Amino acid sequence: MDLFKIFASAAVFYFLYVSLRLYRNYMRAKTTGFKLRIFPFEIGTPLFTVIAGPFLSLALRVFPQSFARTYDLGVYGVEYRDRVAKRERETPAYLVVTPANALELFVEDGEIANAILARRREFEQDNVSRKIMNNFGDSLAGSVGEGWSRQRRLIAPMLNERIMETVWSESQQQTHEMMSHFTNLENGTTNGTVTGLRTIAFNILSTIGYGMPAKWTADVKQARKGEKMDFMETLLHVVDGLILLVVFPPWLLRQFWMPKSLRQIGEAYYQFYEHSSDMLQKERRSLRSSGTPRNTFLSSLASVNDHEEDAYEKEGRVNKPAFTEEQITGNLYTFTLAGYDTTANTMAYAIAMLAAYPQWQDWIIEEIDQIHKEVSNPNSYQNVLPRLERCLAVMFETLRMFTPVAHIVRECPVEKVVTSRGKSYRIPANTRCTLSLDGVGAHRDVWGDDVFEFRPSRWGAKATKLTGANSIAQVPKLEAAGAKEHFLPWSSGPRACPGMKMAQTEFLSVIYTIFSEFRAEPALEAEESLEQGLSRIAAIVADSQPKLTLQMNRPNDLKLKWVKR
Ligand code: HEM
Repeated sequence: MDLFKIFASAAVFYFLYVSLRLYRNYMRAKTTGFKLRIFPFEIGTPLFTVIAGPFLSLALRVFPQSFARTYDLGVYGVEYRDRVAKRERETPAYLVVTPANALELFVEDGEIANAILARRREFEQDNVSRKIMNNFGDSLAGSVGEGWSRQRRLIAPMLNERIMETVWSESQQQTHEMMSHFTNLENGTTNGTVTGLRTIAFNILSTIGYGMPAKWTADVKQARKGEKMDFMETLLHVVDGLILLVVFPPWLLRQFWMPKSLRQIGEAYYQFYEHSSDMLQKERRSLRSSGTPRNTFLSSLASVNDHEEDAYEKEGRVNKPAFTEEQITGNLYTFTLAGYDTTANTMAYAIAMLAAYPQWQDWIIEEIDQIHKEVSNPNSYQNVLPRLERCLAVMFETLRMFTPVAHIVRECPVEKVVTSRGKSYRIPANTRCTLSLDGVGAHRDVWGDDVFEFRPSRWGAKATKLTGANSIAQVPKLEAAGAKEHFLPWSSGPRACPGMKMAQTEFLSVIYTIFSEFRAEPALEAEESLEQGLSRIAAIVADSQPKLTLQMNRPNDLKLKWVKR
């Protein structure tokens, strides 16, 4: 048989194989009630993104629209591309039939997303996310089942009201240091605002997590470059190199012939273990001698006992420590991973949008000035934070438009039924459900015709109160009815983000501190008008892309002039 015949037979065989699988999956999907899309390749995988990603813009031009849209859907980061294209959201969800074993359900509808998120046991976190989160050991963010319930019960209280005063005051301190650096630069002009905010977010985690406060520096990475990596430096490298560490074994990354940046990540991986083990031993020694835990995440993890390990209690023995060393390391890592980019980028997007649309600076400055007039101690967490209603509305509007975690994935191993707008839908067994946290915030019928515009006042300011310890801040009243369930940047249900209040406190402290004294303006280029400068900033913000979280592609082009008010 010549080569051509071999190839032709292989192609026919493959075609038949794919057709049969598509047919079988189509039969599974056709009575579900969802809109269907058929696609001849498995989508949404890292492999698809790597192979199909570079041809995306070509595919969007040459393929028929519905095929091109499904292709687009399979390449990582579709949410933000959709937003830039201002595309209509599809309700409630659509099911993609491919030759793969699992069906792919893409949910952009709040009602279905909430229904899935509420049923944690039936829709568990997917395997890939678990692998990423458990890179350094079993952790809250990467566990499922009873293991998750136990970790959640013990860990969520560690991020409650007890730490908020420190988050508030440390964020204020860091912001003062950052602003004094910016305003000492020529004309108060800097392209380092995004990096500066990253330093703040990292340093807050350093204080709250490990009790290691650090001075603000223009670039958190530069400042920590020493001969030998310290703990926080290893942490920075492993958090930034997260995907590489999942794809390549760390021993490979640290080989001498690897590029320096990869070597550093590989090296940091091993040193992170050593440092975290050392720190834990120290913490345990200090706990034994003082008897009282410090107000840090590490100390809480090291000292917490599991009172439900009843065998210990009944036998009158000392309570069993709740976490193994591996679990403590795993949780220290995910605590930083989950709280760093998310909060830093939310602050960066908010400030960029305030600079691009200065009318919203006027709006929050009015609120801030009022607080300064009325509150006797304008630095007090207790007195100031609950009054920052407009500033919180800015945060919510930023999260609605620049949702850091664009989607999360849940697996449905056994057939389930969900409802939306009074209609039932069947989710077949073995379906991967991709819940677009970004998409639910972008429905015209919920948010109105200006859904793609930055308008913080849509969050009716009066209702924006933080309530109770770590409870979901009441979602501010919306002009559009029923919008509460269409705002899920922190997810919802039992697995909703336990760091939400910490992120809000940090964000509000930073914004309040900055705009109490300064305004942000575009640093104009030669012959550029103010209008052009404002549009340039808006364009820099629009040039964004989800990496692990949503990020600006050109953060250093965001040149701002900080002006004393
Ligand atoms: C604006 C900032 C933040 C956003 C938008 C955000 C968003 C999210 C989202 C979407 C999830 C996934 C929930 C799910 O799978 O259903 C999550 C989980 C988590 N977040 Fe956040 N987060 C933020 C800040 C923080 C902070 C500051 C911390 C703590 C330092 C934190 C700690 C966690 C943890 C530990 C989990 C895992 C919870 C679990 O699996 O039970 N987050 N976050």
